[in-house]
Amino acid sequence: MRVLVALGGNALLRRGQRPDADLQENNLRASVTSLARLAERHELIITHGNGPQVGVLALESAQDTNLTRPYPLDTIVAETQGMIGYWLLQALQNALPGRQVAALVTQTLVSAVDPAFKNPTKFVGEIYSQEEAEKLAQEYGWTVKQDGRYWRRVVPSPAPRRVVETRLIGRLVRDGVLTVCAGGGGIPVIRNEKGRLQGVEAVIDKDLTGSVLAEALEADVFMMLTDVPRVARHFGTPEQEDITHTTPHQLRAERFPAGSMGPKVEAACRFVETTGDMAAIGMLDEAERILEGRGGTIVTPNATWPLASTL
Ligand SMILES: Nc1ncnc2c1ncn2[C@@H]1O[C@H](COP(=O)(O)OP(=O)(O)O)[C@@H](O)[C@H]1O
Ligand SMILES: NC(=O)OP(=O)(O)O
Repeated sequence: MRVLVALGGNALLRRGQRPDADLQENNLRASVTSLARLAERHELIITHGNGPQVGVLALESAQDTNLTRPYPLDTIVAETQGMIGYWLLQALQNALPGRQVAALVTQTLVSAVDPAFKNPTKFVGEIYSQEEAEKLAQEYGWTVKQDGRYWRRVVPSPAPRRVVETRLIGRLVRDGVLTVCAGGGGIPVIRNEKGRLQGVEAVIDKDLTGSVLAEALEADVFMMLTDVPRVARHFGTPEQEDITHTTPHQLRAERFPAGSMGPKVEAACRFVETTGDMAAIGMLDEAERILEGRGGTIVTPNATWPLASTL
């Protein structure tokens, strides 16, 4: 089977951890164990988040007095693809000796007139108190918003249309290369009036890009791995109820928070609605169980749809 996995931020940084390189590398080493087992039996494409890391590097650049102006966000997304791609590459190569692994820097096309450019919603970087966040916003021209109990920087997050390097990725996958790509949703680019690719300041949602890429690569399964075992109804309340198997129709009748489970549910629904194949959301270390339909929240076109593992 061909499986596209979108790796959640928790694989790199647990909540509250400082974004030190050695800590993230250690976390990843543990996280790739389950991915390596999947890669032994399936064609695997891996994408990953970059929200915390993109914010850290953007702040670093904003504070660099040698620069005339801070690095733009598209360049910083590229930096995170290199950094996280390198960590994943090495961890996967060590877990799968002899296997060809590639980590690609890739771009994702968005619309230059996407309304998201006027309404930043994507949380990046570290968490702050309201006072700290407002001070930083004034100093660096950021937009900041409340994220639960804390405050964070927000940046525009336009909808992904296509991963520019889709054909190349497909070729690598067909050649048996375990491919890491579209990290952080991909480097956001538009086609300008001359038809040329040009970077834009944004951070794309990695789950939405994962869905677009999984469809384009004709993946059998699109799996989003995070730090909760299942999507839940009435999340965080005494009435919380895990969803094991559902359909886009049922999911679209519920509401999920914009900054976290909302984009995952939307990405799952789009993939299933467009392809008629299976999407899933669940825990990183349960990847194999999820693929067998024994873990996570499985999303299929209807309730009696055969699970991917039985196809
Ligand atoms: N209805 C829900 N069911 C499960 N988790 C939810 C729900 N609503 C919000 N969440 C939160 O979504 C988080 C996963 O989203 P996010 O932090 O964006 O994931 P990642 O960074 O791993 O991609 C979970 O840790 C959980 O706290
Ligand atoms: N780009 C992106 O969606 O990153 P996170 O998943 O880390 O927020």
